[in-house]
Amino acid sequence: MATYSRLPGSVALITLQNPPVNALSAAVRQGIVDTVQRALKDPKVTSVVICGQNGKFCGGADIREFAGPMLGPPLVPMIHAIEAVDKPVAAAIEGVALGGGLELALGCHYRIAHSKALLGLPEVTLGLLPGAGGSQRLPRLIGLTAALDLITTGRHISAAEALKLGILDQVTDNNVVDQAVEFVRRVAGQPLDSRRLSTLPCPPDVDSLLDKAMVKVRQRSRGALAPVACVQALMAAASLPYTQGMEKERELLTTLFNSGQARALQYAFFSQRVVGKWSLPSGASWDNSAARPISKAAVIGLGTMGRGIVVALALTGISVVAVETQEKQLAEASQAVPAMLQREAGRRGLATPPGVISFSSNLQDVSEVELVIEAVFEDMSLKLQVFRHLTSVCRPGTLLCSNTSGLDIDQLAAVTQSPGLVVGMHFFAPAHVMKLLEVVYGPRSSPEAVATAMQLGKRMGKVSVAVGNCPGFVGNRMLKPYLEQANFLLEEGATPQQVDEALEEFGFPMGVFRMSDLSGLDVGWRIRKEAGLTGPGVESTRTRQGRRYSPLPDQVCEAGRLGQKTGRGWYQYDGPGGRVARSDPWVHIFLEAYRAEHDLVARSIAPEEILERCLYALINEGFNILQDAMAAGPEDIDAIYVFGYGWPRHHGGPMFHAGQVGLGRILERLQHHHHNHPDVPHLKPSTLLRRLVAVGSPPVQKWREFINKERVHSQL
Ligand SMILES: CC(C)(COP(=O)(O)OP(=O)(O)OC[C@H]1O[C@@H](n2cnc3c(N)ncnc32)[C@H](O)[C@@H]1OP(=O)(O)O)[C@@H](O)C(=O)NCCC(=O)NCCSC(=O)CC(=O)CCCCCCCCCCCCC(=O)O
Ligand SMILES: NC(=O)C1=CN([C@@H]2O[C@H](COP(=O)(O)OP(=O)(O)OC[C@H]3O[C@@H](n4cnc5c(N)ncnc54)[C@H](O)[C@@H]3O)[C@@H](O)[C@H]2O)C=CC1
Repeated sequence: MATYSRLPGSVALITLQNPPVNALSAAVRQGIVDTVQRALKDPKVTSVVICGQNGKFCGGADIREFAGPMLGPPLVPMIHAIEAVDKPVAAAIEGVALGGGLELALGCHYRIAHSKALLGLPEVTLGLLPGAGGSQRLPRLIGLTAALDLITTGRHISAAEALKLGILDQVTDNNVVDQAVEFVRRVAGQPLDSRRLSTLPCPPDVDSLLDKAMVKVRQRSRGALAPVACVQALMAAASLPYTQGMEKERELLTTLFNSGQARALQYAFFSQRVVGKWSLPSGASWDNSAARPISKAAVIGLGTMGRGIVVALALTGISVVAVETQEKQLAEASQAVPAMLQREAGRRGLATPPGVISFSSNLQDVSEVELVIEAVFEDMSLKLQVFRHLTSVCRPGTLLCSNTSGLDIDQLAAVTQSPGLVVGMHFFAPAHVMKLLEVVYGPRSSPEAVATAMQLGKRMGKVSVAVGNCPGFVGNRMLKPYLEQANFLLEEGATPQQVDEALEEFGFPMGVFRMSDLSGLDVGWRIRKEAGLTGPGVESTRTRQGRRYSPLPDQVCEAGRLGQKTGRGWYQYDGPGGRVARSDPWVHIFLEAYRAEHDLVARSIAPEEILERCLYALINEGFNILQDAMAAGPEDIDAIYVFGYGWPRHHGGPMFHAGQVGLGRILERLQHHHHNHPDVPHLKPSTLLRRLVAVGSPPVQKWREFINKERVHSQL
C-alpha cells in the first residue's frame, strides 16, 4: 500500500509500504494511484514527495507477481499520471531505487537521494527490459551511451555516480525526506515542462553506437534474449517519437515476459536467496543455528586455491596466517598474494585492503586462530596428516575446514579431537573471484560449524550452498557423468570442437574440452589415479571397475598434453600459457588411431545428441543427489551450477531446465540412451525422476515438498 500525509507548508508525502523492499505490488500501485489523485485534488497541496518506508525507496516491480495474472493498475499509465501532475513531484530515494522503482522516480519531476543509495535498471538480469518507460526516459535524461551501459548490464550505481550522470538532482548525507520536502517547497510554482522526460527529445544515434552495441551484445549474450531486446528498445528511443517508442518497449517486453528465459532468470533470482535459508536432514537450519564470529583465520597450502582463499578472507577484514611448507612456493606466494589483494581491493573500490596477512612455513603459527582452511594437494593421506597436526596445535574450539574437491570430510573429522567442528569449504578457482562456495557437512558436523562456514561465505560475498558429504559433493559429482559422456562421444565419432560448439551454443562460456584444457588435464588424471581408474599397473581396457570407461583423456594427458599450460591439449595454442584454442591435427589422427585400435566405427553425431547425452546424464545425477538428500532442493543444485560451473543463467540451472524440457521427455531420452549404452550406469534414470513423472511432473518449486513426503513414506 501507500500512505498519504500532508506536511506543514502544503507538501503531500506519499510513502510506499511493502516490506522488505517496497516492491510495486498491485496494492502499492493502487495506493500510489489513489494518493496521487488525492494530492492533485487537494487545493492546499502545492507539491508532492514520494518516499519508501524503512529506509528503502523501492526495489522495483514485485517479481513474485510475475508468476500469476497481472492485477491492479498497470505501471506505465501510473507513471504517466505522476509525470503529468501540475505540482512538482520529487522522489526521495533512500536504500534502493531499482527497476520499476527507478522508473517511478524517472516519472517524478525531481530526484533527491541519500549518498548511500543504490540505483539501477537490473531488469535485464531477470530476462526483461525496463518496461515502465525506463528504456525511453533514461536515454532522454542521460544520453544513449550511459543509458546503454546501465540498461544492458543492469548494474547498480552509487548516488554519486547517478548525480554525475544527471539522474539525480541532489545527493545528501542528511535525512533525504526532509531534504526533498525542502527542495519541492523551493521549486513550487516553477515551470515543469522541461522536467517531464517523456516530452524531451532523445539524442539521435549519430555514430551508429547502437548498431555496434548490438553486434557486441549478440556475441556476448550467448543466446540470452533480454540484452538484445534492451538494445532494440534504445534503438526505438533514438529513432521514434516517445509514444511509438513506448509501443516498441511494450512489444519487446511482452515477448520477453512470455519467454522461458525470463521465467528461468526469475527462478535463478529466488534460488540464490533460497539457498541462504539452508537446512540439514538433522533439522538444523539457518534460523535455529548460531554462527560464530570469525576475526582470525589460517590457510594451509598456498597453491592455486590457497592464495585466492587468503585474498578472499583478507578482503572481508579477517587477519590471516598463510602457511606453506615448500620454501619456493612460500616465497612466490608472499609476493603474489599481496599483489592479488591490492588488485582485487582496487577493483572493489577499496583504498586499503582491510585484512592483515602474515606468511609462515610453520604450522605451529596457527595456534591462535578461530578457523583454519586447509588447501594442500588432493591427497587423503596428506590431508589426514595435516588435520592430525592441526588438531594438536589449534586451541580447543577452532573450526577446521577443508577445501577438498571431493574427498570424505568425515574421514578428516575422525582424526580430530572435535569432529563436530570439521566441515568442507569448497571454493572454486579463482577463489577470490568465483561466487560459489559449497559448505560440506559430514554426519558429525555441528550446526554451529555449518552456520559459521555459511556466514563466512556470505561475508566474502559468496553464494554459499550447504551440501552433503559424498564423493565430489554436488557440483563435481554431477560433472563426472557429463565429462564421461563427452569422452564417449569422441570415441563414437565426434570431435572436441563439435562437442564444445554444441555446449557453447546452449550457452556455456566454454565447452568441456576447452574447459579441461584451461584447468589442466593432469587435474582429472590425478583424481582418476586416486580412484584406481588409471595410472601404472591399471590395464588399458575400455571397461574398468565393471563399467564402460574411456581412457582417452588419460592418454592425451600421458602424452604430455596438459592443456593451455603446455600449449597442447585437446586443442593447440600459440605456446605454453596460450589462450586461443585451435583445432589440432594431432588430436584427429590420435582419435582415428584410437577408434581403429578398439574397432570403433565413427558415426556422424548431431548437436542434439551431444546436448542430450551430456546434459541429461548430468541432470540425472542431480536427481540422484536429491534422492540421496545430498542437496536440500533443486534450487541448491541450480545455484551451484549457475554460480560455479558456468551453466547459462537464462536456462535457470540443470534441474529447472529439466522441468522446462519436460520430465517425461528427459526420462524417455535417458531410457533410450541407456538402452543403447547399458554399460553406462549414469544413464539409468533415477528413481526420483521416475516417481516425479509418475505423479504428473510437478513444477520444480514443488519437488522439495514431494521428496520430503516420499522420504517419510520410504518411497525413495
Ligand atoms: C533490493 C535488493 C538490492 C535488496 O537486497 P538485500 O538487502 O540483499 O535483500 P534480498 O535478500 O535480496 O531481498 C530481501 C527479500 O526481498 C525480496 N525481494 C527483493 N526484491 C524484490 C522484488 N523486486 N520483488 C519481490 N521480492 C523482492 C527477496 O526475494 C527477499 O525475500 P526472500 O526471497 O523471501 O528472502 C535485492 O533484493 C534486489 O536486487 N532485488 C531485485 C531488484 C530488481 O531486480 N528489481 C527489478 C524488478 S523487475 C521490474 O521492476 C520490472 C519493470 O520495471 C518492468 C515493468 C514490468 C511490468 C510487468 C508487467 C507487464 C507485463 C507485460 C506482458 C503482458 C503479458 C501478456 O499480455 O501476455
Ligand atoms: N585447482 C582447482 O581448481 C581447485 C582445487 N581444489 C582443491 O584445493 C586443494 C588445493 O588445490 P590446488 O591449490 O589446486 O593445489 P596446488 O598444487 O596448487 O597447491 C597445493 C599447495 O599445498 C602445499 N602443501 C602441500 N603440503 C603441505 C603442508 N603439509 N603444509 C602446507 N602446505 C602444503 C603445496 O606445496 C602447494 O603449494 C585440493 O584439495 C584441490 O582438490 C578445490 C577447488 C578447485
